[in-house]
Amino acid sequence: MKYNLTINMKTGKYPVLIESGLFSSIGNLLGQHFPGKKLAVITDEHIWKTYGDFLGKQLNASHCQWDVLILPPGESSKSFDALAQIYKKLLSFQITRDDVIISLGGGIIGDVSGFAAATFLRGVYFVQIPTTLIGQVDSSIGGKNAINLPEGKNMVGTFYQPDYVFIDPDFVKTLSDFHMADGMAEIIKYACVADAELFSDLFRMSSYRDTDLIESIIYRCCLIKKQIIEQDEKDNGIRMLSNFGHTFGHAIEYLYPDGTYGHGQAVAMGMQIITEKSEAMGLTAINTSAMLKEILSEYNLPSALPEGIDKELLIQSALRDKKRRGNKINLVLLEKIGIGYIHPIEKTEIKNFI
Ligand SMILES: O=C(O)C(=O)C[C@@H](O)[C@H](O)[C@H](O)COP(=O)(O)O
Ligand SMILES: [Zn+2]
Repeated sequence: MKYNLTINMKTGKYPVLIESGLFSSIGNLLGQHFPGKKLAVITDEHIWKTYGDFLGKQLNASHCQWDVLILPPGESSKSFDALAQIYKKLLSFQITRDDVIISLGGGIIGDVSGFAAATFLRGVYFVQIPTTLIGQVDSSIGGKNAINLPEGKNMVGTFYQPDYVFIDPDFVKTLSDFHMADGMAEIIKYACVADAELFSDLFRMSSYRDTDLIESIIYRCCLIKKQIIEQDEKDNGIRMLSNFGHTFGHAIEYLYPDGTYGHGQAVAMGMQIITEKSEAMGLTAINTSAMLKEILSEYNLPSALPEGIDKELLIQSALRDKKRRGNKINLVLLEKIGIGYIHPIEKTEIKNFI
């Protein structure tokens, strides 16, 4: 199946192409869309090891000049150091505003490359080729980019929309179960806040390794995200819904920097703990947290906080959430499965939600 979407932002529009096998003609696609431009590819060591030779041939076929920067895998690449390496590479390759940065990788590579594309020369063309499920269903669309600070996740970034998003679901065939679950958490998130039917379908799905099925799920998530971000690019209203589970999720990731929990695993815990509390407070329909817990366990995702976690540190870290405004923090809660809403609280009340 082939799905085409157009994301219509106030600042311009861009296509999202979803098609199994798309990557096998990426050279032609890039050559067609960016004739004569320089292509600066940013990727990580794992991706390059698997796809480097193939991509090199494709880029040669694009008849564009190209170069590549290969970063280490993992969160350490969402840093000032990695950014400095990227700028250095872009300078040595003499990238101008007419040229293109291509992100080939998961959310981490997408985030740091997007930040570089937004800031180098105050903005160059940007293409996302997400290779992970989490990148394909969520982070490659919408223009959020970021690097981490020692004090917290995603603390510095911009909103900078890509010019193209090329999604090839075949990439996910080779993902480990851990990375598959990582992406499933964001799919469950979209189902929880916006699509009860998707939530039921996830229950019925027998294998998320079924390529046709995963393709249509990727499309459905991209469609939900399109509808959200077109109304609220800068995350001041409805877009906050796509941050369900992230207030505590980011905090958990921050407290376990060794990568014990991937982003999705941390978001899964974040969704569950906040829903249990909101249900107990009468802010969420009865039985919602049980349904959520069941689906998380179905996809091998954790739902309880890590044993022995320091709750005081967790709260401090959660208060750095970007949904905080002054002394208020906007929590994302579920009215019921399929309907999320924003619930502002005083920052002192956050302890009641863990
Ligand atoms: O695109 C969005 O909006 C999201 O919130 C998607 C999130 O799943 C994603 O993890 C995002 O990068 C988190 O953003 P942040 O604003 O909490 O840093
Ligand atoms: Zn996320």
